[in-house]
Amino acid sequence: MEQRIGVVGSGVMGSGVAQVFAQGGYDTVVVDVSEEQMRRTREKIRESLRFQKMMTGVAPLERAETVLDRIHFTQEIEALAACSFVVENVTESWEIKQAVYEQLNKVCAKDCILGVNTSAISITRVAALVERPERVVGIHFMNPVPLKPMVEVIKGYHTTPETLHITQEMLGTLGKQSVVVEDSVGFVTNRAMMIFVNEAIFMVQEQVASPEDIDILFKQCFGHKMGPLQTADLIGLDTILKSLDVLYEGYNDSKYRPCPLLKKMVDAGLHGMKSGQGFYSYN
Ligand SMILES: NC(=O)c1ccc[n+]([C@@H]2O[C@H](COP(=O)([O-])OP(=O)(O)OC[C@H]3O[C@@H](n4cnc5c(N)ncnc54)[C@H](O)[C@@H]3O)[C@@H](O)[C@H]2O)c1
Repeated sequence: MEQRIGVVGSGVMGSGVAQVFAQGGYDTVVVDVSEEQMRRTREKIRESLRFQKMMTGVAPLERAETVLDRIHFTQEIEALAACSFVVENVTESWEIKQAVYEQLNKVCAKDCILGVNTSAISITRVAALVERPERVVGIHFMNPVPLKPMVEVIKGYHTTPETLHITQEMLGTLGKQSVVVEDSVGFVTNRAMMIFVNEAIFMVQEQVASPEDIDILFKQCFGHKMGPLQTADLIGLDTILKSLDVLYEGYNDSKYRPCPLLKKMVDAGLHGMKSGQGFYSYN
């Protein structure tokens, strides 16, 4: 397969996105501002491939080194010039995404599809930053990317049927199914999910129940694989807070106001699994 894929941002999501593209046989260019983060991502992908059989029951078709050899890590965004498809996974902040799309607009080929991986930010607003808004589409991968078969694809105001078609075909080659939804802050999944995660954090703050007890109730009563506080730690508490801010601003609705305990934990550097400490410890 000759198509070259770009992955911008190599944090929680970018590492999974790079892995599935490389496993899909694509030559993959990963761009991040942090050299240290890219080093961690390389190791994370190696670990993820090592545990794939245990997690899914299916062994990887190729050795980890073969998959990793398809991924080129760089801090130079110009390396995306030869890519036909780019998935952006940078921090959930309008200012950061805005600066990245201004660069992508200059660097990427005119027919390159730009996939926005965001928890809540409007795809239409992002698309307005580039000259070809019809080539911009929301690709809301689920976490952890290698294990989740479903992707929420978001149609921005300008997104054409052709862009949607190419995107869904591309996801299909990665073994992912997708559902297309209209552009609306938080889309379908996070518009609802962020509310129950935030409400669970309020319950911890009010000492209604411990994180363990809240999570076990969700798992045993509703059949959820993970409780809301485990989910918050997996996503990253900083990303939850930023997403709630985007929803709060987007709908001007107090039901999205972030819990003070969440703000305090983020200020204290407790960002969940990625920092080693959130509602649970990961040492
Ligand atoms: N964490 C989740 O479960 C989840 C799920 C779906 C979607 N998302 C969305 O995906 C995006 C990424 O989230 P994440 O959890 O991976 O965040 P993260 O904080 O783990 O990673 C963000 C990465 O972006 C990099 N970055 C920042 N500025 C950059 C720039 N200018 N150029 C290149 N790289 C830059 C950072 O160095 C970091 O490695 C966010 O928009 C988030 O809302 C997250």
